[in-house]
Amino acid sequence: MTTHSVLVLKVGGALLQTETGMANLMSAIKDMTAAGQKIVLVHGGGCLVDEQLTANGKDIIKLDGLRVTPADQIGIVVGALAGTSNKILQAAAAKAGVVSVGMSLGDGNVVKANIKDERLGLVGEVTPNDASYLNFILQQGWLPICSSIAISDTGEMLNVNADQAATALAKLVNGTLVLLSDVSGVWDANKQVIKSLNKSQIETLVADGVIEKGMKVKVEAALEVAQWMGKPVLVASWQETEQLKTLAQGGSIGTQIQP
Ligand SMILES: Nc1ncnc2c1ncn2[C@@H]1O[C@H](COP(=O)(O)OP(=O)(O)O)[C@@H](O)[C@H]1O
Ligand SMILES: CC(=O)N[C@@H](CCC(=O)OP(=O)(O)O)C(=O)O
Repeated sequence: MTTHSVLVLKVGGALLQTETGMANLMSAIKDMTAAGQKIVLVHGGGCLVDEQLTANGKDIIKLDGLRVTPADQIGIVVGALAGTSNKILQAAAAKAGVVSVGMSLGDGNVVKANIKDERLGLVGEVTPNDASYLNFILQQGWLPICSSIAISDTGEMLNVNADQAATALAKLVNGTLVLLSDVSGVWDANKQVIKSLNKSQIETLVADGVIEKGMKVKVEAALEVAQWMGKPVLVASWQETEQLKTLAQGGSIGTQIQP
């Protein structure tokens, strides 16, 4: 039995460095799909980008959890995300017997993309646009695997934070968003997972520096979708894939970000 129309799962880059993690995730996806659950997989790959930038002698600069992406880095970023990361996941899907379509935010007009902030260089912010392409893939029973590379109307390739990419796609298909990271949820100051968080609690934890860096971006993306949809968004771990099936049946895992 499934209770969510479309599940939008976002996985962080650390997953791509564990064969077992990917195999478990794809096996869970296969079972959920067989039970009628439609799934959109959105991925990051920040660690692969770091590796490629370093190998090419480039600096790694982040501002508030977002990568500053100058023109001389965008080619490397696109290669690592829309290329290597996307194909690593498609390979894991194939191995598990899941038919996938590798895509990016630049495909089928799914989103509108613009430069987010001049200080960040070629970093995009995206808004949902046209669901036809995604819906077509889902209707075939295929798994869309989407990287966070977008293309602007003026033809620039843009690097989008993958949590924000997942946010736009979740809004687009009116889906249930789950942000899967390498931690089992949002921690308090003692590194204990917090079961539920609302806007004012998040603001306090961010102000106190308890939620920072990539988790700050993630929690803020989750809150935006929770408020937009009027329902909670989950931040959980891909290391506990068994729990994913609980989720498809309406259960809760990790931290619930409340609208
Ligand atoms: N309060 C917090 N709770 C959990 N993780 C946190 C917190 N504050 C910062 N982090 C860091 O955020 C990381 C998750 O964000 P990020 O690395 O961007 O994940 P991903 O690559 O999976 O999107 C954790 O591994 C942790 O180091
Ligand atoms: C603008 C920006 O920060 N883009 C991210 C995109 C990848 C990402 O978000 O990867 P994770 O989910 O693995 O962190 C980056 O370049 O690292």
